[in-house]
Order: sequence, then structure tokens, then C-alpha cells
Amino acid sequence: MDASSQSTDTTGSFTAAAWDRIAPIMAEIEVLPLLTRLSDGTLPPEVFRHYILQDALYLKHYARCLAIVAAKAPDNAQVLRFLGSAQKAITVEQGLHAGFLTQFGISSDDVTSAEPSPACFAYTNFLLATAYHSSYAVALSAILPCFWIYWHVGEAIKNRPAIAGNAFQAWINTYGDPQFAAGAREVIALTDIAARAASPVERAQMTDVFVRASQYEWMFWDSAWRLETWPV
Ligand SMILES: Cc1ncc(C[n+]2csc(CCO)c2C)c(N)n1
Repeated sequence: MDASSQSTDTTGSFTAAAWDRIAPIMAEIEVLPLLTRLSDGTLPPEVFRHYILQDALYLKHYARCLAIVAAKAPDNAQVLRFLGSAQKAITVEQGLHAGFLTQFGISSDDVTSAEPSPACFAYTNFLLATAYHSSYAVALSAILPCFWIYWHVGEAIKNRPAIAGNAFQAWINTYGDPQFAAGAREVIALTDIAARAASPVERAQMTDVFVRASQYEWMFWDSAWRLETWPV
């Protein structure tokens, strides 16, 4: 995808530099077989089943990260913004999941009893630890790739010709939705505001956690493609 479909108003900003830093990771994400096969509707159902089940676990923790970020926010508007996101992570995203869980024969007991994969476990624990132990700015930077990368991927897939009867169309519609893009843009803008107030040391930490979270986004899809379980 070309740069013009990303937020074009961030030139010279913290987030523009951070996005540049993850260019090699984004290049790898764009060729992930899970995403190309989801896009053309040929993804094996057992792979999507693994992904969506792990994602249900991810969302449970991610919503809590958003609530922690909300608690650390510097003003009421931002507290409300992230509490709203936490609520959406539970209602909207889980609504999407509920449809898929039924479609792919996964019961709520399956979700309750599921063990997180190594990638899911590592990513959610990294996010929770960062949200709890870091400043607002650093915590915000860690949760940003979740929004931004899904926006980017949703946009890229949406721009390919739609495949009739694609079983994964609801996923594509969710992340290709202009409202989702607007939400992601807002978090990007808030991260830039936080970065301007941050010290150089804190800004370096912001970059580190942004890159780490982006690596985990790649690992999350890759691990689902490999139907990853614990090796021992
Ligand atoms: C591994 C993984 N990373 C990102 C998302 C996308 N996502 C999950 S919650 C949320 C914010 C509120 O909707 C967003 C953008 C996902 N589903 N799974």
C-alpha cells in the first residue's frame, strides 16, 4: 500500500518516524500467508479457527490494557477515549468474534478453556507489563501497533478485488471500515501529543515498545498459520 493512505499529517512526527522504523516488519506482514489467503478466501478453516480463538484471548487482555492506559491518561477527554476503546474491544471486536466463533464451530467453553499460544501469551504479557509499569506515553506507544497495523492491513485487503462468498469478509469489513481508520488516526494523534511532552529517554522507550509490539503482531499471525502450540 502507498504511504498516502496512511495518516498524511504526521510528517516529521514521532509516529511517522516510528512507522518508518517498522517498515521491514510491515513488508513481512504484507506477505504473510495467513493474510493473503484470508484476503482471497482460501485460508484453511483450522488456521482461522486457531487465529480467532487466540484473538479472543488477546482481546480479553487488550481491553484491560486500554483500561490501564485510560487510568494513566492526563485529562478527562483521553480517559474517556480509552475507556471507550476498552468497551469497543469487548463489545465490537467480540461481536465480530462471536459470529466467527459460531461460524467455525467454537463454543464459549472452548474459549474459556483455551490455552494461549506462545505468541499470544508473550504479546499479551508484554502489553500488560508495559501498560502497568510504564508512563502513559510509553504505554500508549505499545498499544498503538494493534490499531495502526490492523488499519493498514484492513485497508490493503479492502483495496483488492472482493471474492464472492469469502468466509472472512466480516473480518475484512471490520478493519477496512472508515470508522476504524478514524479511530486509529486518533490514537496516532494522541501518541504524537504524548511524544512531544516526553523526555528523550522516554521517547526512545516509546520507539522500543512500538517496534516490539509490531514484531508481536507479525508473530501472532505467523503462529496461527503454523497452528503453534507449546513445544514441550
Ligand atoms: C493480535 C491483534 N492485534 C490487533 C487487533 C485489532 N484490535 C483488537 S482490539 C482493538 C481496539 C479496539 O477495537 C483493535 C484495533 C486484533 N484483533 N488482534
